[in-house]
Amino acid sequence: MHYDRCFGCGELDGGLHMRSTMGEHALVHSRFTVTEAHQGAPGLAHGGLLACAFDEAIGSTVGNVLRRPSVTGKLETDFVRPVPVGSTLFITAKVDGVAGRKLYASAEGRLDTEDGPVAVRARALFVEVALEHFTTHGAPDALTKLKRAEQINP
Ligand SMILES: CCCCCCCCCCCCCCCC(=O)SCCNC(=O)CCNC(=O)[C@H](O)C(C)(C)COP(=O)(O)OP(=O)(O)OC[C@H]1O[C@@H](n2cnc3c(N)ncnc32)[C@H](O)[C@@H]1OP(=O)(O)O
Repeated sequence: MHYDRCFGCGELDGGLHMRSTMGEHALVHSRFTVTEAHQGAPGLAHGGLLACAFDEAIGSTVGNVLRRPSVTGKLETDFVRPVPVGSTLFITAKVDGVAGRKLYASAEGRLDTEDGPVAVRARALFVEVALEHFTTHGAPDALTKLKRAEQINP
């Protein structure tokens, strides 16, 4: 968790409640369980929330592997299979490359097991920013709040 009020990884009702763990070869593994709060069509996950799950999973990968503060500049998703309510996406993400401030990463999500069928793929460009990005454009005490989350979940 990088912030307890983050829609992706925080504790908010209806949020995605995602957690990420570092695996071998700098792969980062995340899970997203689809609940009734995440529906688009009846019984099926909303594509925008799936994109959010990948933003979180890839952002966590870029942040934890590279340890450089960054924000999503571009996120592209391929929705390959429907994702039903009650299913869990097993997401594996990796950093693909770095070009100056541009940080490239990608992920794929498999249905219900680590070797299940691929349901969603995503690629993203994160752009490295100064820490002032968060205090200037967001909350003045943003860094304190982010640091608090790091202490809960070092
Ligand atoms: C520290 C330790 C961490 C510890 C561990 C923490 C874990 C932490 C987990 C976080 C997990 C959260 C996951 C959710 C993350 C969000 O949701 S972030 C929120 C959504 N994103 C935003 O709000 C970003 C809004 N956009 C902006 O602020 C600005 O447009 C940006 C992205 C900072 C870029 O602006 P800028 O700084 O003026 O830079 P700029 O010169 O425009 O662009 C730099 C380069 O990127 C390229 N670029 C920028 N945007 C694009 C684009 N859309 N397409 C293509 N190229 C682009 C430019 O062309 C340029 O390329 P070069 O000319 O250098 O070749």
